[in-house]
Amino acid sequence: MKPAIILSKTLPDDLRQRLDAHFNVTDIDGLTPENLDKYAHAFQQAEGLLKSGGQVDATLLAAAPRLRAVSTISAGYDNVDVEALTQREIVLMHTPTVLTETVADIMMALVLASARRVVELAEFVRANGWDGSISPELFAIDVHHKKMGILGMGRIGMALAQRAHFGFSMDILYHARKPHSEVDSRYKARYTDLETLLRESDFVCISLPLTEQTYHLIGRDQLAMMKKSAILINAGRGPVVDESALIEALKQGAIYAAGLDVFEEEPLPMNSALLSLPNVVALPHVGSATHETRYGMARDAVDNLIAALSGKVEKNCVNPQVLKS
Ligand SMILES: NC(=O)c1ccc[n+]([C@@H]2O[C@H](COP(=O)([O-])OP(=O)(O)OC[C@H]3O[C@@H](n4cnc5c(N)ncnc54)[C@H](O)[C@@H]3O)[C@@H](O)[C@H]2O)c1
Ligand SMILES: O=C(O)[C@H](O)CO
Repeated sequence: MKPAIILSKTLPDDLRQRLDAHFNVTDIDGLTPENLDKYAHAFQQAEGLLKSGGQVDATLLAAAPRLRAVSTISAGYDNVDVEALTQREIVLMHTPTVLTETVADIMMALVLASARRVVELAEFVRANGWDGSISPELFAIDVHHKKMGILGMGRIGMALAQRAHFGFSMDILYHARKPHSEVDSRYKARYTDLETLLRESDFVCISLPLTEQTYHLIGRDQLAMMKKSAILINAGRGPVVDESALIEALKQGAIYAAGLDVFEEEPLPMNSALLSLPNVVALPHVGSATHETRYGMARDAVDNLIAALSGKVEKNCVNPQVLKS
């Protein structure tokens, strides 16, 4: 008999067929408390879960006593209780590599859009403001040959360094848990402590995961260390930055601008002060949202679940210690 799984995401037809060939699939429209009740029998039976958003926590795990693998269509897994999964010897799979270049592209887009005021100036043209030569109040700041500080020198951080160093002749500083000698030599990058990175960088770019250690890593004190002309870019996770402190810093001109793909609350509430600040470029968490990459993520997540439930995991596993035990 095919193993039972829960699917909480609509997949492209060919991937759905691949999943059906391996599993008995129950579709649900999200990991909500209501669906835990409504599909209680399916959760009781499920050996696998394929999901994108939604929490995988103690409540869900209690409802799914036969669960052996969770496959998330994402690189980040801050909404999954990894420790609880590991204790239950449930494998957690994710989709990091396929999206790396695409997320680095959106970070570079945010760097350019916020420094060159792309959104603000496009709105100015649309509003019929362009009636002569552009005055200096509308001038922007350069990106090329500036200093980029990257927080979190992992897959995405490195792909961003590649773009910034080779494409824009930027100096690269980075802060991570440890120096990476290959990064230092390839991008002529310099490993620094957090404070040095904040004080020296023209662009502070966050590609960190959300963990207990990174929660509000950038708050009022850290924003105060940044140059007045500096720009903050965040495509890691919203809560890495204390959003109220960021709003204050932007309002007071303590930093020049921010380019954000992620927020403390998503979707970003329409009454957020961020939306009334001209020096903010806000995107709806679209770092990986291209047709090619979203397809690749779904494909990898399907393959990851098949591998995990057949005991053939070779990559993309968050808690490989479960495989060894
Ligand atoms: N905006 C988006 O759409 C989008 C898409 C994909 C990933 N992400 C986010 O980007 C994150 C990074 O993805 P990745 O593939 O580069 O992951 P990664 O694991 O390759 O890199 C993360 C880096 O952060 C460093 N790090 C972790 N904790 C740290 C700390 N306390 N201090 C300093 N450095 C620390 C790690 O050492 C690692 O080098 C994901 O976890 C996810 O939250 C966002
Ligand atoms: O982590 C990721 O892959 C993106 O942020 C989507 O959740």
